[in-house]
Amino acid sequence: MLCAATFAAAQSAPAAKPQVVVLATGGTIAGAGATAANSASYQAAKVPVDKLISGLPELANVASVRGEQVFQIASESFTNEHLLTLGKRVAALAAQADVNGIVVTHGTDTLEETAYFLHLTVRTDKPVVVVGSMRPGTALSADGALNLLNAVTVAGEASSRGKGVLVVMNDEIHTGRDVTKSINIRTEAFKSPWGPLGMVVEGKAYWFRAPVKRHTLNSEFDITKLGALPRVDIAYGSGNATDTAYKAFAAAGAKAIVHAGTGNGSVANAVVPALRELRAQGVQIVRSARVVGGGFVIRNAEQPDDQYDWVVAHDLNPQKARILTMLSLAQGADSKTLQRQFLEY
Ligand SMILES: NC(=O)CC[C@H](N)C(=O)O
Repeated sequence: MLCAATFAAAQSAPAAKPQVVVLATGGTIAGAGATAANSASYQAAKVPVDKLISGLPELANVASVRGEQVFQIASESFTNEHLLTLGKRVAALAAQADVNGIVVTHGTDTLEETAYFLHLTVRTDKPVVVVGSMRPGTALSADGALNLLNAVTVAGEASSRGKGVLVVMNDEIHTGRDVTKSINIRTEAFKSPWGPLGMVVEGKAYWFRAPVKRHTLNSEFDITKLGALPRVDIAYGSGNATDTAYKAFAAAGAKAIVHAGTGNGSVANAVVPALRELRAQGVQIVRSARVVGGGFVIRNAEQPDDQYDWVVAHDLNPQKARILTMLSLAQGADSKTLQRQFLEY
């Protein structure tokens, strides 16, 4: 039982703030435009992380924050090397006792790919939150400051642990597995086909669901000894389709081709023979869907995947399918293992 004096001391002792590291990679959240009217024309990746942090004094109310500039690029220029470098840095920080959570600031164009990559590869239950913005900090109604404050809040909350890599944008908390950029001109840009996990409101996270697929601590993917990722390309399906891109990617060294298929991953008659031929040569063929709002590709529906030894991406969009395929092939997976992983992760 606490005596009155101890109770009073416990009441007044300030709770230690969580320690959150902000890893900055560039994007619009570090962007700057010529005037406050420039919400779409500006330069991404201009403002250094220390300025982002010092420009937002409210951060100190929710966490003890320090920053590291990992890259300063627009995210459409992210390469596999950037992914590996970032993944290893996040893992190293997550292993430190003096780090409670990590925030990655990122351009929004490929944010969903990096978030999924980290979700699959960082072995930690500490919160890792990826965040960006749709308007540069110089614009009227810029969204980056609140997004960053919300991301640091979520990264510092114990309730965020064990949920895998999260994406915080526009007051919503998404899983890095599902989230995708769905429009390029609104602050409400990020959607998850199965809905967000929660909301951040006035500095507090409210959760409604948690991811059930394998991730982070429960993942079999390991990048600690990887120096490179195998080449995987995406070819887009459309009317009047030809097999030119598929053959060219394979000739350039692709170990797998993700077919961004029409509808439920359907493949045009003009393309099927080339994909069968490439599979016979050892290239993995992954059927995904280009459908906006969430594709859903089922094995042996549309195409005889068992007969052709093709793989389906299930509900993962083509760009996320590329990430999973690279990690899988880096560990020497065959088509059966790759298919299992598409259903488990
Ligand atoms: N809103 C953004 O962050 C887009 C800026 C840039 N194209 C990038 O992805 O980094």
